[in-house]
Amino acid sequence: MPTALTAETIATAPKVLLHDHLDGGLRPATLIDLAERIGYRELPADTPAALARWFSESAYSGSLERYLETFTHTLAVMQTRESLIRVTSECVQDLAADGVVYAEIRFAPELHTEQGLPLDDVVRAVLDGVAAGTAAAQAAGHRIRATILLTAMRHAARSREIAELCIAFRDQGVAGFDIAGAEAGFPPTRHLDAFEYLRRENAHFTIHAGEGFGLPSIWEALQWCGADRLGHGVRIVDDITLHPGGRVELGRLAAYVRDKRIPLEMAPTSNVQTGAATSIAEHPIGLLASLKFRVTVNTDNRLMSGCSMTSEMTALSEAFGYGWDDLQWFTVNAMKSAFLPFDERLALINEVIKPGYDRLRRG
Ligand SMILES: O=c1[nH]cnc2c1ncn2[C@@H]1O[C@H](CO)[C@@H](O)[C@H]1O
Ligand SMILES: [Zn+2]
Repeated sequence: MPTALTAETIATAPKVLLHDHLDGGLRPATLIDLAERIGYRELPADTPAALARWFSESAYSGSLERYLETFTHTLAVMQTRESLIRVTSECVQDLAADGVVYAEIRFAPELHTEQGLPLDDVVRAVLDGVAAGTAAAQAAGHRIRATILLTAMRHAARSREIAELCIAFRDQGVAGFDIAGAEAGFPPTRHLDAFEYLRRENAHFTIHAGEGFGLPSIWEALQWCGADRLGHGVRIVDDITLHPGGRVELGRLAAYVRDKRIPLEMAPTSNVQTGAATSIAEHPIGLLASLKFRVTVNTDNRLMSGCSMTSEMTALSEAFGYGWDDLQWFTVNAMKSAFLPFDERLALINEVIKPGYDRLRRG
């Protein structure tokens, strides 16, 4: 008999996380501790439980812009080398304890320079935090591989500089590039120079698109900028027509996304909070998975969404009746889409992911 799917058993399944923001995943207790140390007095609550509640309630805003306002508090305490190392190390340990075997953790270096830390020192601190967290996880009996993605903010004008930082650190654990922030009014083509540079350097990048804005943003990200993956991409459903009688018709962009196996980094709870989806049960992930788009499951911001990979997968299995085969499919989709060399992806699929789900299917 296969093992029953519960939050406890899903926690033991190997999981892959491609889209997790470092400044969206702090432990509430760490946020309080770091704020006390630096004398930051603006935190909206002073106990970990109350603070966790404040974040998930405030992030439940129906608007990406308001959702993003909550990051002021986490960024305030992430301005020194020590705090960046601690937050990153705890992030890696928390993911490992949740059964994540491979993670790409993203952050925007330009948001961590308020106290004069140079951009490359920000990156070095986070890489040191990854190493410390991986070692601590290993000591606790969890094997995890983690890389980082550097994000440029789409309203700002530092994307070329951040892209160059990616290339400078590409052999030290930086796997790729991303742009994030408010989407409406800030099309990805504003950063074309950065994307063209990365393409010439044979580098990988993903673009937040189709979350706070619709199809034009997805189209630009793919056809002008050449994104390898889409952050969320939820609004691709606007290009899919469901006809009475069950026939499904893909528009040209949706067909392109499916035919080219463009990975969609979806984060169900975050998408509901920002209004990109109406509920988990009605989340486009159900339709897109049934149509065999290259869908992946992600956390986006564990603090703001009060979630983990386990809770997201548990919610999806409850909403859509997913079993181990489906959770393995999401996980293999993510591993295939990782910005990691092909041989390493294959090894994780064959040596870690498939045996893990086989064990759960056998019971
Ligand atoms: O879902 C999202 N959509 C767009 N931008 C985001 C999302 N989550 C976080 N950030 C933005 O990315 C920055 C670097 O991590 C965060 O500070 C936040 O402004
Ligand atoms: Zn995101």
